[in-house]
Order: sequence, then structure tokens, then C-alpha cells
Amino acid sequence: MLTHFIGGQPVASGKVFPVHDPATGAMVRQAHEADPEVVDRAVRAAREAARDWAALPVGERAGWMRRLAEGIEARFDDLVAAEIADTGKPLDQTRTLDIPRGIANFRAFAEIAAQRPDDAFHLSGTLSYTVRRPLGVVAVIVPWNLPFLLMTWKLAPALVSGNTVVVKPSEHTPGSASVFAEICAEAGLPPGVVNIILGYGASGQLLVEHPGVDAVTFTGSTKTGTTIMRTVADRVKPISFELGGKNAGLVFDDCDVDRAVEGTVKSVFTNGGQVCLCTERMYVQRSIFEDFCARLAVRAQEIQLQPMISAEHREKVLSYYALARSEGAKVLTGGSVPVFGDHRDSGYFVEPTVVTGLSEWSRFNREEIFGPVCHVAPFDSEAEAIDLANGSQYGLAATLWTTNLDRAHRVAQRLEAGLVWVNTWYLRDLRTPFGGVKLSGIGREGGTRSLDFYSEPTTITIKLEQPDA
Ligand SMILES: NC(=O)C1=CN([C@@H]2O[C@H](COP(=O)(O)OP(=O)(O)OC[C@H]3O[C@@H](n4cnc5c(N)ncnc54)[C@H](O)[C@@H]3O)[C@@H](O)[C@H]2O)C=CC1
Ligand SMILES: O=C(O)/C=C/C=C(\O)C(=O)O
Repeated sequence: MLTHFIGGQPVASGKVFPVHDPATGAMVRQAHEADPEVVDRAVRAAREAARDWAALPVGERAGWMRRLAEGIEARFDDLVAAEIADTGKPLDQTRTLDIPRGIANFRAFAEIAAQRPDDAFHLSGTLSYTVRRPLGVVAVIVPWNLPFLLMTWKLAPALVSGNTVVVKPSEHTPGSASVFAEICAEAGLPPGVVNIILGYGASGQLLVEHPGVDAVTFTGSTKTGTTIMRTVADRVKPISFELGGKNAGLVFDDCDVDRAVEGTVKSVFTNGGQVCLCTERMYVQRSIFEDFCARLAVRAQEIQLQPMISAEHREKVLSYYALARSEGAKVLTGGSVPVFGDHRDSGYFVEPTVVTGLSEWSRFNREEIFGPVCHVAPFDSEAEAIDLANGSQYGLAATLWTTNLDRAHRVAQRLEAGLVWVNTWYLRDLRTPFGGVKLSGIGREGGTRSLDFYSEPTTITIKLEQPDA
């Protein structure tokens, strides 16, 4: 039974909820659900720890980040097991991406914070300099698709900046967060610096509306992002949001087609398509359209399947497969539920799916599906390709495939997206700004952008006495 982690201690509450293995549908564990009393207790614990934690020199907090990274390394296998039990991710991906990124997040932000120079300006007899103060208590609300990666992506910069935190992982994936609570305790992190509460969206709602919470960082659906925005509006709490995507991939006929097909397989199907950066709208130059579609459909049939996170999410993805048909799509591959003939038949799998033939105005091409699926459409000119890519209410990521360097720069700079990858997908440098435009989010995290969000600057200006001439 998983408990909350508050003030350095495991804490139980009245109600519990089940967590299922998406690969089999079986219940793997139960977890306590945070009620108003638990949420209040967690926020109070964070507030009590805030002053001493903020008072530590940044170098000491960076040292704590390195110790947490070592703690993750020591519990690597436990974290891998917890993440797979909750999500059904492939072992290889979990060992090479999800958990290593947790380690990298703590190490990267330890260095970025410790090495960041302070601002100072000298102007006609004045000296101005800036000191940065933490925000206080930060609510960290994260989703189920990359649970450990995304939690630590926010925790590391929040903590190294001097904030204390209350984290609420997704109700579908409390496992790795609970192992992380043990890591914090084993490392001897001061009680109350990291608090973790478990529960559904209602527990998250209680957390963000708590008057003791100073700021909210959230990754998840645009719908929940707008709810949180409304909730915190009265208190003008700072927010940082990474929300949904309906990302475009552009394939020009001067590309390396093998590379473009393989890259597209990754960008559409990684993590079962359950990454906000995944591509759902492919646009391919007409001269190579038929060949590209045929090759993508073949490769889609060969990939290792990953289940959808829940029965409900599978229904949502399948409803879009049905919608594609009703809107008149041609299904090139997939469109249904795979049959394994074993225990996976009670899991939450869907077939990787590639469709064509829909208009840009179809719901299928406008709404985030968040599954292993894409629509492929032809284009004739560079200008048309850019218009198609930009014709979305989302603007998180875009991918383009071309060997023409001028075109790569020209097109990349005209795409309305926070991130553009050229001849690759999901290549991350943790120092770069990360986030989206339009319905895809507010603000940027990554590198010093994260430190800017998790702290407030105070500018101090001193009038210097001029020496007598
Ligand atoms: N772009 C992204 O990164 C993600 C997008 N999604 C999309 O969202 C759809 C719904 O999935 P959900 O798991 O329901 O995502 P969600 O955005 O509702 O959940 C993310 C987190 O927010 C919490 N939450 C929910 N309501 C809240 C509230 N009012 N106040 C505070 N916290 C709250 C949840 O418990 C979870 O920890 C998916 O089908 C998918 O399309 C889901 C996860 C990540
Ligand atoms: O930071 C990363 O590398 C990945 C981020 C992915 C998301 O924010 C998401 O899928 O929601």
C-alpha cells in the first residue's frame, strides 16, 4: 500500500484507490488518496521547511541534488520496476530514457544553478545588481506518460532554487514517486523539503487552491491546465505549463527517406504515442507521398507495442480510430485492438495506426489524440507545408526532414512551435528552453529558464558617491 510522504514520514489517509498494470489490466497496488487534511498537512510541512532550505547557499543545495542523483542510481532497478508496473513501458526504454533522465535532471540543474553568474550593471554613478529569491512552496503536478522523467524535470530546478515542494503524481503512476520518497529519506534530505501526496485530480485541485502554495508547475492536458489557471487566478500565483500538442512532421522530397521514415516511426509511436512531443500530423511532399506512406505503414506493423495508460484512455484513442473512419479516412494500417492470445488481451493495447485522406478541418486532425497514430497528407510547396504545419491551435513541437540546409533554417524559423527538430526527433539538451505556444503552454522550462521561473529577482540599485574632481 503506497502512502503519502510528508515531513519526511510516510502518512496514511482514510480512502485508498487502485493502480492497474496497463499491460494486463490487473490491479498492481493500492494507494492512499489525499483528502483536505492530508493536503493541508503537506503544505504546512513544506512551509515549515522553506526558510532553512532557502537559507542554504546554492552550492549546498546543488550538493543535495547530486546526492539525490546518487540515490536514484542506487535504487535504479526499483525505479525501473515501479515505472514499468504502472505504465507497461518497454524495459529498454525505461532503463535508457525514463530513469537515467531523472539522474540527468538532478545533475544538470546542480551545475546550471551553481555556475550561474549574478547580474550586475554599472551606469553613471550607480551600481545595480540582482538577487534571486525562491518562490516558497511550489505545487508540482505531473502526468502519467513519463512519470519519473517529468517529476524530476520540475523538482530539480525548483529545489536547487531554494523552494520546497508538494508533488502530486498522476493517480495512474504513483509508484516511482513513492520510491523517490524513500530515496529522499535515505539521503537524509531535511524533512518537509520534498512532500508527495497521492490521489486523483481532486487532490491536485485541493493542492493548487491551498493558500500556502505560492506557485504551480504543471504538465498535462490543456483542459486541466485551463482549470488550474482559473483556480489560481484570484491569487495571481505564478504558473508554468507544458500542455498538449498536435505536432506536425514535414517531409521534403530532398530528404534522406530512410532516415525520415525511421525518425517518423519514433516520433509517432514512442511510448505508445503518449508523449506531448509525438507527431500526429505528417505532411509529405507529393512526389514521395505514396512511397513514404507505404513504408511507414509497414514499419508501424513491426514496432514493439506499449499499452495505453488506462482502459478509459484506450477508449478515447479507439474513439478517434472510429472517428477517422466516420470522417472518411483511408486506414493504411491498424485501426483496431491487437489480439495476442495471452494475458495481454486484458491489457489496454491498441494497434499502431496510420491514416490518410482527411481534411485539415476534421476533428481527427485538430484534436490531440495521445496514442500511436498519425494522419499523413501530401503537400506541393514549401509555403503550403509551413501553412499546414502552423494551422493548428497547438504549437509545441515540429519535425522537419530535408537535406537542404537553407530550407532547414528557413522553414524552422517560420514554424509556430516552441521546439523544432531537423532530421531528428526528441533530441534534448537540458540547457535549452523547452515548452510551447498557443494551447501548448505558458512559459519555458529548461536551463536558466527553469531557474527564472522558480525564483523571483529583486533588483538593488545603489547610488555611488562620486569622488571630488
Ligand atoms: N500533453 C501531455 O503531456 C499530456 C496530455 N494528456 C492528455 O490528457 C488526456 C487526459 O489525461 P489525464 O491523465 O486526465 O490528464 P490530466 O492533465 O488531467 O492529468 C495530469 C495531472 O493533473 C492532475 N489533475 C487533474 N485535474 C486536476 C485539477 N483540477 N487540479 C490539479 N491537478 C489536476 C491529475 O491527477 C494528474 O496528476 C489524455 O487523454 C491526453 O490526451 C495526458 C497526460 C499528459
Ligand atoms: O522533458 C522531456 O524530455 C520530455 C517532456 C515531455 C512532456 O512534457 C510530455 O510528454 O508531457
